[in-house]
Amino acid sequence: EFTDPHCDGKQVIVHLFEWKWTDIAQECERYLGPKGYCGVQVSPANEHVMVTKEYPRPWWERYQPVSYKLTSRSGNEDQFKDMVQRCKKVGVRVFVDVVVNHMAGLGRKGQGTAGSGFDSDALSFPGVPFGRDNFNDKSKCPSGDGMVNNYGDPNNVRNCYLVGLTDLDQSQEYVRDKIAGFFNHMIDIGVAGFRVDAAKHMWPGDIGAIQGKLKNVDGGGKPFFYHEVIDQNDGAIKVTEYESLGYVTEFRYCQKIAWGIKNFGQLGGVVDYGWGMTKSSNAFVFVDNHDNQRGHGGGGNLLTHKQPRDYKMAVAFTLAYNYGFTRVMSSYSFDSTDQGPPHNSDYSAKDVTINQDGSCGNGWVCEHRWNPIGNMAAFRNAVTGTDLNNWYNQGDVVAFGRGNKGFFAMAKQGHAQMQLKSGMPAGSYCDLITDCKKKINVDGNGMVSVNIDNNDEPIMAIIVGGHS
Ligand SMILES: O=C(/C=C/c1ccc(O)c(O)c1)N[C@@H](Cc1ccc(O)cc1)C(=O)NCCCOc1c(-c2ccc(O)c(O)c2)oc2cc(O)cc(O)c2c1=O
Ligand SMILES: [Ca+2]
Repeated sequence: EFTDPHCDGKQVIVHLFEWKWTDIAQECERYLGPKGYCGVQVSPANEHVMVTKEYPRPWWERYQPVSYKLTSRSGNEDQFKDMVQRCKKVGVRVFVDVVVNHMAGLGRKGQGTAGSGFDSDALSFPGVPFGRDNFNDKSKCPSGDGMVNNYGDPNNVRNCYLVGLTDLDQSQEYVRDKIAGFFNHMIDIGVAGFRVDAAKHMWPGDIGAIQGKLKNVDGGGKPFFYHEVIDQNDGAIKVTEYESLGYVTEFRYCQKIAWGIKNFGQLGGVVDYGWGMTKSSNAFVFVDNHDNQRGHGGGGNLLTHKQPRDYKMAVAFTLAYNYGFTRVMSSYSFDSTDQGPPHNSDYSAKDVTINQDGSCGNGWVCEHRWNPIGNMAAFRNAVTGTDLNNWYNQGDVVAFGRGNKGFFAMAKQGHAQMQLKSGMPAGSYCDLITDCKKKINVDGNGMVSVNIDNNDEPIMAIIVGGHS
């Protein structure tokens, strides 16, 4: 259970990182619905601190809760409700990033984005309310200073303060009830599931106990869960500990796919997920995320929107391949890794503007709208449940089929004209990557006339039902 995203078999979630609710509602209606995206991951919707000390309103302020009131930098509860309903109406579900391992960091006090007072050093969060006895006290934390400082010790990782963030004690019924109440409030609004932030720092049993208190989502069934567990074979915490609780983030894939795109010849072996990654039915897969695209999480050698040509190949390949449940990142431009979203004078996020060519303005990158990414959601939907076949990987060309439903190819040197074996029925097919500007022929023997000639997007994808 907890692995059904409630989006009628669609296969791709997009993370509209730091977008405000009014913009997300519009994007559901004008792009995500029509393109066949399953859902949208939204930034934490609850009340959070407003950081000005170290940096003016950094993105990471949203990961320091003050209460579970639904007023944040992205908007208020009415705007949140409107977004959830409008997205659902066009078949796009909302998945909320929930920060329930901790509250705000030590040394902070004042008011949160909903106006609730708080004082972290006093462990006082009256907006929930949480008080001193709802947090892990030092007796439960094996480190001297109360902070997480040993990833080799599960007690240290779970019961101590992560980088000074006040660590909640989810073993208490009271704390579990408050967190479950927060989740049930959003389920009542129409939310379909949750991304559990910093799940690695919580005991799986506590998360499971909270899940046991949750309502079914409308339409029936348990909410969809995916847990953020950064496991790069570098500590005591393993993704497998969380597998009964839903999907788990597979961060090793980020490194593997980046390496594979750089070493095209080995791409097959690299993503052969026998290589120490978790099983496909449990893996939540992405090329980059909001944190590691900023160089955190131990991965310098990653691909992001800042390397557009390789990134398009990495994401298109990931959506075509048969591993995991996939998420696409959508970013804003940044120079400093602390920098928050493009903002107005009151630090509210700037409107997302859409240019004539479908790209975004105002500092929003909208890589989820790039054809090799946005048009591949339909590919992944069409080939669901099919096996990989006719694998071809020579001369910097990678190609493969998916059952008799789809065929994918990419050419690192920017062009390829060749006949390749596929499982597709004969016909003339739209190339999804060029928005059907190119037609691809398959003959009676299933031979595909591969034709790639766009150096910036050296990719080709066709699906049954995608006929010209
Ligand atoms: O860089 C950041 C924020 C990173 C971050 C935020 C949300 C995430 O979901 C995430 O994965 C990372 N934060 C900056 C600034 C900062 C913020 C708070 C603080 O008390 C100290 C500094 C930073 O430099 N953080 C230290 C390195 C990143 O250490 C953090 C991790 C983290 C990183 C790697 C791990 O293997 C791991 O187990 C945990 O998770 C967070 C989760 C949060 O909910 C809030 C956080 O502040 C953090 C967080 O600081
Ligand atoms: Ca904890």
